[in-house]
Amino acid sequence: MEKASYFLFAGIHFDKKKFGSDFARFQEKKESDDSVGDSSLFEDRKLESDEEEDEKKEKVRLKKRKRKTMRTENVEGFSVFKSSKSEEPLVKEENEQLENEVSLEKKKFHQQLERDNLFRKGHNIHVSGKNIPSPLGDFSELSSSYGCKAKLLRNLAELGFKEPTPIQRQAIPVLLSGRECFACAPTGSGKTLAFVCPILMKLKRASKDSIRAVILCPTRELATQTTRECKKFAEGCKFRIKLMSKQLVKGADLSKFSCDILISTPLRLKLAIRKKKLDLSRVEYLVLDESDKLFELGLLKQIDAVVKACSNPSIVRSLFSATLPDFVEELARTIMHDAVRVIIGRKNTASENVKQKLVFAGSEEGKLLALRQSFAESLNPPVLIFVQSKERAKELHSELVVDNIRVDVIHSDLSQAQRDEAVDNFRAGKTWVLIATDVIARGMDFKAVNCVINYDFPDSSAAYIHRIGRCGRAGRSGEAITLYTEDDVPFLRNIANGMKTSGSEFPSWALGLRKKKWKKHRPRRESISTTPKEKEEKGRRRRK
Ligand SMILES: Nc1ncnc2c1ncn2[C@@H]1O[C@H](COP(=O)(O)OP(=O)(O)OP(=O)(O)O)[C@@H](O)[C@H]1O
Repeated sequence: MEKASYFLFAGIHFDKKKFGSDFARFQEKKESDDSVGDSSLFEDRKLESDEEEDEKKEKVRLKKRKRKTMRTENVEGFSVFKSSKSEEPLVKEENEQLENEVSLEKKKFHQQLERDNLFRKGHNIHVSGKNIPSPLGDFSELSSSYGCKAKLLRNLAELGFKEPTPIQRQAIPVLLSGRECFACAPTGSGKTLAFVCPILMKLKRASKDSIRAVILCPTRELATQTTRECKKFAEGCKFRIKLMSKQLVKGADLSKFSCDILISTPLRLKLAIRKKKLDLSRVEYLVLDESDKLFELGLLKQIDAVVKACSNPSIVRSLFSATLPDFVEELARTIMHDAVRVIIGRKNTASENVKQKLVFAGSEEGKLLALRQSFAESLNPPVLIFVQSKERAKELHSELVVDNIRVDVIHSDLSQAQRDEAVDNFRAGKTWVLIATDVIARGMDFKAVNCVINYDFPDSSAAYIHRIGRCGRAGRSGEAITLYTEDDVPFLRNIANGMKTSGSEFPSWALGLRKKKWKKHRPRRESISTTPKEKEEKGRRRRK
């Protein structure tokens, strides 16, 4: 953790003298930030309203004092002739009127707070932070309260978005108010629109001056998907929305490159900054999608480079994910100012739309048998199967391809074009079963996936939540089956716990297992291949 925050601040030198006023402001923020994490919304609001109340009382006091002074000043020399009796009731009346106004305002404020809290409760929205904007009742408020262009609203309607999802209800007004935000909401609950919509609204119109917004995604597939979604939301608005592609990075000097929204993986963007002088100093919005993945050790240096390059002091940063571990929250607090925390439902739990099942398969042979049997009984495509490595993905693919199933495979050994083709075919329904490594476990939106099979047990509880979240999206229902062997038993407890909290039937005995710290669980497994030759070859290579 220490190390992580160090990375994110490396190279930043703060001239306290030069930026004295900013520094003072930051210190104030820091003090108030401390209260943010612990206090509930109610307490925060109460504090605010108390402060406001004090302020109002002070105003009344000042007015009274001013009036008194004025009276004494004016009266000099004349006071003896003036009747203080006629003045007093008038002043008293004025004071009472003023106090009434203040208490009415206070009452209205508290009523609005109560309404917001009730509304949030009804939508399972939990917030913390100061002065949090009211959640959206419906999309039309984007235009009545925030001046959203009719075209954007029409695009949402055309996409069939009738009502905002809970994360959209709260995160959109937070970002529209210029506040930084870290948000955790279940898989498939519309986080993409929650961060794209405020950007499109705040940027107002297309510009050719600079790069104005950056969205970082952990994989190429997700970056491509997000670019496509952004373009759909912005249809007809002339915004220049670009994906940082390989060709772009290979190109010449990028110092003059500009667009309204740039979507990229961290590595590509870091290369573009370092080698091609891409200028991010005027970026106004930075989104870290799947933020917990981006903050993993392998990507942290790249994220650090991007965060540093986005040096605009008024930048608004936001973090989104379906899983938000404590270390990411801590890290977020060190880089964000006055951020609002938005959690939908319970943090780090799987989508309630997915019916989860755990199946003991005994051995690797048992797994293949169970899979074949279930496909023979009923195959309800599209089905996604996750395995733990690209080798195992290839092995399982060569087993199923002979079973007369329309099956394809995606892993990091394939070229980008092959990977894109695999995703497109699966989306188009040409492929019924897609075997995958975790390369598409996060963020990918395959709308109609009915079933996710964890052929190999996931390597962490976050991986489990994201994998099974490829089904049960946008309110649809889905099913997730996780096969396990003896090797996986020590890790069952976490999953059973998750099943319990998200309302699925779970093996209660698994809750009694000893707590096990879940570091990347990728046991060495027997080969999937049933072809003796391949199996032997594999065994020989392993022994070497
Ligand atoms: N307000 C809405 N009404 C109906 N459908 C919506 C709405 N918002 C988003 N969707 C749809 O819901 C699906 C899931 O959205 P999205 O991919 O943004 O989810 P997500 O929360 O980012 O999921 P993940 O955590 O897996 O990345 C998409 O198909 C999207 O088009």
